[in-house]
Amino acid sequence: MTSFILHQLIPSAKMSAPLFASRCLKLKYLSAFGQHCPRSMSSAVDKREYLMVERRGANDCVAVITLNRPKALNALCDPLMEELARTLDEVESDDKVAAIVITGSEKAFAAGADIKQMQDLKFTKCYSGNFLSGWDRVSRCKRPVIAAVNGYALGGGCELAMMADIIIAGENAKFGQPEINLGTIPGAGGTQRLPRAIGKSRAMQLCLTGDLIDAKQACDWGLVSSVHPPEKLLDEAVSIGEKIATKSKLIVQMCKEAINKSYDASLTEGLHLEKRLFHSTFATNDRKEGMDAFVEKRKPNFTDS
Ligand SMILES: CCCCCCC/C=C/C(=O)SCCNC(=O)CCNC(=O)[C@H](O)C(C)(C)COP(=O)(O)OP(=O)(O)OC[C@H]1O[C@@H](n2cnc3c(N)ncnc32)[C@H](O)[C@@H]1OP(=O)(O)O
Repeated sequence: MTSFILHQLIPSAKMSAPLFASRCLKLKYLSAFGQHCPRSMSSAVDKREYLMVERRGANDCVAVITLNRPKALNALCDPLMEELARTLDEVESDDKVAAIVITGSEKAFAAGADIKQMQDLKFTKCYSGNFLSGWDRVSRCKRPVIAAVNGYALGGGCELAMMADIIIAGENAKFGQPEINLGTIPGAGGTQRLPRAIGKSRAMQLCLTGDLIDAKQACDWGLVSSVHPPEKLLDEAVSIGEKIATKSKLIVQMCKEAINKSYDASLTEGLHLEKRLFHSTFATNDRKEGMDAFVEKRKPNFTDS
């Protein structure tokens, strides 16, 4: 770590003054936010009202969005979710971005929807105002989304993580749908995505008792794909994103679409879509390049076309 910091701070003969200044700024942000220093250097952190955005990984191919409402343990409120949706629009339109990581703090990924915002909400306003519409933006991302969960992922926080394509967890993570304790039920996928992820009996148990499970249990039950020391979690998420970035964006998008279809289609419909998308890969340059590269014993050079 010390040598990393020295290497970043000692200006080499070739380093320009602006580059030296930007490295100092990056290190200031990294230490201010207590982030683990990445293997590959991140771009400057763009601090917004409720979240921070930075580019990480080789060629800035991974956009990292960090929920940043520490006083409320990242409780999800309308302005935070609107900011998240706008940020996703922005990073998705950047061709350099191959994967998106959503994370929170070491204490909380997100402790649920903002209870204080909901406290006095009445049915009429909830129903006629279509409360929560648009909060599902993460599930509509065309790029793969990795949720890197440290700490609490409760209620809407757990649902937000489940909207991602891959969930990885820190050893300190806690998942649950405790809405039942508040006299309500999950409202953004908890009763639908959770049983698909861990099975009906376990989902019923979590939603009906409000009990929390730890990272190991979540991994054993298939809710998360792997568990890591909390301080290494973000690096791990970025490295998954970097690996995805070596593939064709076009084919990754097709693969993601096919897997997501398995959530809401019959087996027959899903298999049909898979076959059609598989056929479609043969209309792309990247399918030809991938197979040519294998036969010629070289790495493929995908052009996302
Ligand atoms: C992506 C789509 C989402 C759609 C959502 C759909 C519907 C979802 C509904 C819900 O999510 S309901 C909420 C479910 N979550 C909970 O019930 C958890 C509530 N929080 C807690 O139980 C505890 O805070 C904790 C997570 C166990 C941590 O306890 P700890 O003692 O360590 O901290 P606290 O002092 O309780 O909290 C610190 C601070 O944060 C505020 N806060 C925590 N959670 C929320 C929340 N969900 N909403 C609003 N505010 C929250 C808490 O009030 C404290 O602030 P102050 O009161 O001290 O100002």
